Amino acid sequence: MDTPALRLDGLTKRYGGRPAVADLSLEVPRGSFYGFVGPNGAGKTTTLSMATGLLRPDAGRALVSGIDVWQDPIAAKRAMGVLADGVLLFDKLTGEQLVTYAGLLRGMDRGTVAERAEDLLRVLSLEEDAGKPVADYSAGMTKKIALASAMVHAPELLVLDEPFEAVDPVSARTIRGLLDSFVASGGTVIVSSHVMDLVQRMCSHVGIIAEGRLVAAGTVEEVRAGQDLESRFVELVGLEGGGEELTWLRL
Ligand SMILES: Nc1ncnc2c1ncn2[C@@H]1O[C@H](COP(=O)(O)OP(=O)(O)OP(=O)(O)O)[C@@H](O)[C@H]1O
Repeated sequence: MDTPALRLDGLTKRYGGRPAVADLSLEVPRGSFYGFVGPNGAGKTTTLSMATGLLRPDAGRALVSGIDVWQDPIAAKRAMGVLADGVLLFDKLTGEQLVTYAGLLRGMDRGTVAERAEDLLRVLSLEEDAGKPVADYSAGMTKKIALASAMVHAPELLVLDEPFEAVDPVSARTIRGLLDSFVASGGTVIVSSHVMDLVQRMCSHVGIIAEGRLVAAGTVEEVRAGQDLESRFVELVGLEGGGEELTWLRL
């Protein structure tokens, strides 16, 4: 029971000699709702891609429930559902076909997949668009159908890169409700986000990354240390360029 849902050990990735992620180690406790935050270009997507078997690290390991993602990818991927950032979907499929495909790919039987696809499309308010090609979906609808595809096999760990981006407030609330009850039932969720207020309200734990390195991690209470999370974030990552004014933009 003490095995973390996700453990990252010295993960490193360089692009053209420049480290995007440098020797990053992190533990995500089982049953936590973990926020992964950092400024633009800090290395969040690179880290989550390495953690979920989408991008091979130059060094380090990622373990999902103790299973090495790069040594035993099939077992590790069985245990997780992933909403990746910027990964192309098979968008000639309809929404319903895409979720069905994701379930069948996970080895689920057709009957169960059909029931769950119907439930997910209904809960995420995509029922009316279930028969439309995903290529014709809006950005928020695309995000929701990708989320449905990540959840259909009921994994023990959900890794969601920016799940609320482009999603309307009603759908965002629905998604939060789904994730809250998933965590309450023993599941683990990792979300990357730029919205500190949301992370503070929604997450039990938070990790802050800046320039490819982890600068703080722990429970939200520990990390924010009596301040609000946004102020603490700015304090930890700095406010480069934050105060500068563009005089030519004045009217
Ligand atoms: N395929 C790539 N080739 C070269 N450099 C890359 C590549 N992918 C990412 N990088 C670089 O790695 C660094 C980390 O990028 P990453 O996308 O992981 O950041 P992020 O924290 O997810 O940013 P954002 O909040 O803007 O989504 C950036 O400097 C980026 O330019």
